Amino acid sequence: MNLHLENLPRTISVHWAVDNLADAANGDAARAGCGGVSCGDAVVDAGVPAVPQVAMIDQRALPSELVEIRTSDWRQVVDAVKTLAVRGAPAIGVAGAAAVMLAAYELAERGAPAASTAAALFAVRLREAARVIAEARPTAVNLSWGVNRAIQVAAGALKAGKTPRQTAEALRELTGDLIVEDEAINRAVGAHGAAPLAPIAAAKERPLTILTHCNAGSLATAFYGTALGVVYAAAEQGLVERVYADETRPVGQGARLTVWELSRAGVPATLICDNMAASLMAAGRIDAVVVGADRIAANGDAANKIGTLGVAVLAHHFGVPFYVAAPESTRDNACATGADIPIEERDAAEVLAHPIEGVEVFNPAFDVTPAALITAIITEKGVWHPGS
Ligand SMILES: CSC[C@H]1O[C@H](OP(=O)(O)O)[C@H](O)[C@@H]1O
Repeated sequence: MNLHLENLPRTISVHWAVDNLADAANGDAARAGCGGVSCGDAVVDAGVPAVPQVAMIDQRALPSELVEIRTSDWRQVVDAVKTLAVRGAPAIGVAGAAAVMLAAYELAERGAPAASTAAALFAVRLREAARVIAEARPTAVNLSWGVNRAIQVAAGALKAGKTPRQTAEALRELTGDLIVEDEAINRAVGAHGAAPLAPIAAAKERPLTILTHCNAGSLATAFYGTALGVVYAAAEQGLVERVYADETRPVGQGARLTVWELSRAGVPATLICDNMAASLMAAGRIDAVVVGADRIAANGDAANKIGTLGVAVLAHHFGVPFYVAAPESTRDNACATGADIPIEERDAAEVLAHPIEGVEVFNPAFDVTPAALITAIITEKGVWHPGS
């Protein structure tokens, strides 16, 4: 199978606004931004410091339109996370750090009444913004992880005597590093995840059919993906025949994002309704399930998109191996078990576009799969068997 991962867009990147101004001036608007490389300290014109822009694929427009949101306003990044313009645990982790970066640039320009208190006031205001950013979505621990990474870098910079502007620069460097780091982690997750699939394919003497739920692909991360990262790594080893993608109601990440991503990557995909997985497994047409995760408790219980628990129960019943693929940053040992994981409830309109008088809607965005139903959890460090 020839993969074409070059056809997949970068989910999130950082650009200098000056690029756009300069490029617009000379007509070279196509120049790439700083997706992970230091851009130095750019200045738009006489003494006016540039501020970076965060570019995010607007996943609400997919699959019909591939469009970006570009902003220097951290509040717009928070809104993009809340509205699922950018979504997926690792992707919102990077977005969280990027939002703190933009807040730092804004606060650095705001200054303070007295130079002596500037750094202290900057630090207080930055923590206030960071709290708002971290509260954008409650379940994926990666969001607070990304925000905390940024706050730690900011605290270190200020403690070293850096100015607010220099601290903002350090956060831009961090954001670019997190983008590069996330892709490397995902490729390691993919490599570790392909390993347990190889003996299954050998025993069947053919490549495998893999069921996925939601989208834990490149679009859910900075690039490459976690569950689909396992698919891509396995496909490059000739271990994948086809991916069956659950449409994943109510938001349709499978129908809108996963099959779009797989088609661009060159992986054969079949879209199914969520209620079709059981009959496919009963017919022996699913060889393995691979899903992502938003938060993994200390005992291995894993929170993921609503519906994942049902797929895990079916897989257990039909003897289909069930794998969770996620970066180590998704593990939260502060949650002893899945019962401790906060589950986001989203707007009723995602389920019922036109309200019906007297009818209530329950719309939890995630559920928790107990470790006992998980064959193995795959991270960049290797394969973990929590239920055994
Ligand atoms: C590798 S992404 C992990 C996880 O995030 C998705 O949720 P959402 O689309 O609401 O951000 C989904 O649960 C993925 O499996």
